[in-house]
Amino acid sequence: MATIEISGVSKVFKDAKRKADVTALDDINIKVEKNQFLCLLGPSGCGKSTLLNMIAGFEKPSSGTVTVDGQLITAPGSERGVVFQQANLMPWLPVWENVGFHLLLRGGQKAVRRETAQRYIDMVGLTGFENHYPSELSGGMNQRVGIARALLMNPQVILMDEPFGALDEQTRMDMQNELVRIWQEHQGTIVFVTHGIDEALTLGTHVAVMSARPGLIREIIPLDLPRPRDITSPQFNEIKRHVLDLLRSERTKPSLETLDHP
Ligand SMILES: Nc1ncnc2c1ncn2[C@@H]1O[C@H](COP(=O)(O)OP(=O)(O)OP(=O)(O)O)[C@@H](O)[C@H]1O
Repeated sequence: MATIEISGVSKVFKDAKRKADVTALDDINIKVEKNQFLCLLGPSGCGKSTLLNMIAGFEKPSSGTVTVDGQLITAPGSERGVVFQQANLMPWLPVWENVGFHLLLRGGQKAVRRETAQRYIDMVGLTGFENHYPSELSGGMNQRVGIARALLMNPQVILMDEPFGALDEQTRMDMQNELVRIWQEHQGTIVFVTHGIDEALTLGTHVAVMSARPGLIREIIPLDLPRPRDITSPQFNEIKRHVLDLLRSERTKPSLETLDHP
């Protein structure tokens, strides 16, 4: 059974102010198997976040279904960890309390929370920063805290919405390597939203290339490239060219507005 199964999912937002409906996603079908790393790649507004939010249970499909391990998703759940572009940390709590926050919500004792949090702090390479506060860390370090917090729940699925989008190029590359290392060591199923082609091809076992208005899956490409990925290799560039072609043909497609009003 696929870990995540998205079947015939469409999403229409009612825009009451403009008295118009926005079809954000149209008939999306994706199966993500256990331990796969799927990148959702597409231009701004193609519905990547909407799709991720439906797997997370923050949004409901207008039609179709999303299941995780056969269970219909209707609400958020602890078996799905979510990492956003901003780490959304609690500034008044030190790193270890932020990482172990879910344990606090469950009534976990301080010593247990501290010890468990430390394991995940070490895992994301923040050993020594346990007692720092978010304002004392860089953006990349805060993002590591967010990742550690999501991993601590030991979720079956990790959902990441442009988690490295706000980082500088060098930090982003470091974080990509770190994420691949954690995923390789600990396994797990990841769905990762990005609009960076290199990022998608560096990270994923698969990339789903999306198009906009309405959001469709153009193609799901398996990435059979050795790791660590070499972004200058001929194989990498061959796939990149294909992805660019898919995205370009989307851009040059005449829009409905153009057809209606030549
Ligand atoms: N709550 C909402 N109400 C109305 N329209 C919405 C809502 N959320 C998203 N949309 C619309 O749905 C479409 C898809 O949005 P979404 O944020 O999923 O795209 P995206 O691919 O993640 O974009 P980006 O890369 O810019 O974050 C857009 O046209 C957006 O305006």
